[in-house]
Amino acid sequence: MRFLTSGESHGPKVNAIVEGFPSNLPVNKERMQEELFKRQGGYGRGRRMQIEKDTFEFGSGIRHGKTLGSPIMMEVNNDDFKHWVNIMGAEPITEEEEAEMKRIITKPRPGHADLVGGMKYNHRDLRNILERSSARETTARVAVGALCKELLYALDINITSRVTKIGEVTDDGVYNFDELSDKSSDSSVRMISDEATKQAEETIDDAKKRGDTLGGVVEVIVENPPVGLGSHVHYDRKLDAKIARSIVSINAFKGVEFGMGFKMAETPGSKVQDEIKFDSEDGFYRSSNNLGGFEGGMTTGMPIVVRGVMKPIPTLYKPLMSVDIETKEAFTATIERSDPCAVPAASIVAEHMVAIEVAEAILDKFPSDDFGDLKASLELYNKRLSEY
Ligand SMILES: Cc1cc2nc3c(=O)[nH]c(=O)nc-3n(C[C@H](O)[C@H](O)[C@H](O)COP(=O)(O)O)c2cc1C
Ligand SMILES: C=C(O[C@@H]1CC(C(=O)O)=C[C@@H](OP(=O)(O)O)[C@H]1O)C(=O)O
Repeated sequence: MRFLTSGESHGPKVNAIVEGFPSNLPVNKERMQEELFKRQGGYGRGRRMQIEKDTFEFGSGIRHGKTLGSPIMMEVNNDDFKHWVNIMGAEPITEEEEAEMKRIITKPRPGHADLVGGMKYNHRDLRNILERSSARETTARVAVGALCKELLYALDINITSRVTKIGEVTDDGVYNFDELSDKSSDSSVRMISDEATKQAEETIDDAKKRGDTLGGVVEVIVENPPVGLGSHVHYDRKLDAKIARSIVSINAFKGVEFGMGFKMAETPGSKVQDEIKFDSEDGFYRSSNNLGGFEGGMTTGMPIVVRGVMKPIPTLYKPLMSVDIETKEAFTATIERSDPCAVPAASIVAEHMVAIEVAEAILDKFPSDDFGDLKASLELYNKRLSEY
């Protein structure tokens, strides 16, 4: 399976095309749509999310609620485009018209792709970079992830996510899969503990008042993954490595950890490795899950537990210093309308990126033309493992 996305933030649409997805998988469009709505929510989002509806449509690859095996196209309209038709239209315009639009950006925003992208692609209007580097693109990724979640549901693999930190507020709520799933439609900060939720909302309000922004940590959990997804035999087949790349590919994500994560540095080996046990009913299992579900780049069958850290949103209403690319004079950076904190929304994106990686690993390992063949093959494989 592979996929591509396209679209500018204030252009007409964002799209995704997924290729290599099996035929005969029933897809629940309403359930997929809910995932896109969840990405729009979360405490700390700015005004743009009140403009967008993020309803998606299939353009190809689905017939009567089932996949055909052909490329699946999904598209979402940018409702904000109607306010940007002149600025973002596809028709050529004259230099005078361009100057009149006054939305040309020459003051790059620190922490964004603006300056380096403008230099690399030789644009003097940095909007030509900003539009594609915007996290609006994550709408299309969530559509792909929602499709992948349909495959995971059909194989009884569950995936969810939560926020564990916003600024200095940490959620110590204990991980419980059912509770997490219940909270997943929560429009607040997506933390478990009510006390932490309240504190996180206050800290976001406070940052907003100060014209500042906040980052945080998100956690994704996959329950019941098949044993042996990914492979130890080559660096680019290790599934933990692919998941790490996918998490860091999300706008503003700067680090990843699995299981006990960075605490492993200060913990002796005897308290890190998960001891191996055997039980005649469940077969082999681990007595703990400090390694977050991976050994040798392969799933152990324990839940996959992965966290990603998001930097604070780079556009500040009290902007930082920058340099105008035309005059070379120091100026405060351009302010584009912006979210003070997008960590809760980003946890949904992270969940969907992990869903994509896990689905892709399943499609790599088992026959993937027809969903029925895939399911039968997975059942046979699980039977073999139960006798190992
Ligand atoms: C869901 C989500 C929403 C975001 N919203 C904003 C925003 O409103 N303003 C902003 O400056 N950055 C926002 N970002 C982050 C920027 O897109 C990102 O920092 C920028 O493109 C530069 O990429 P980098 O931080 O990965 O280097 C958002 C990121 C995500 C995942
Ligand atoms: C549009 C989305 O997020 C946007 C991501 C974003 C950025 O710079 O990444 C900047 C903001 O864009 P705008 O200036 O149009 O409000 C966010 O709203 C979205 O998540 O769908």
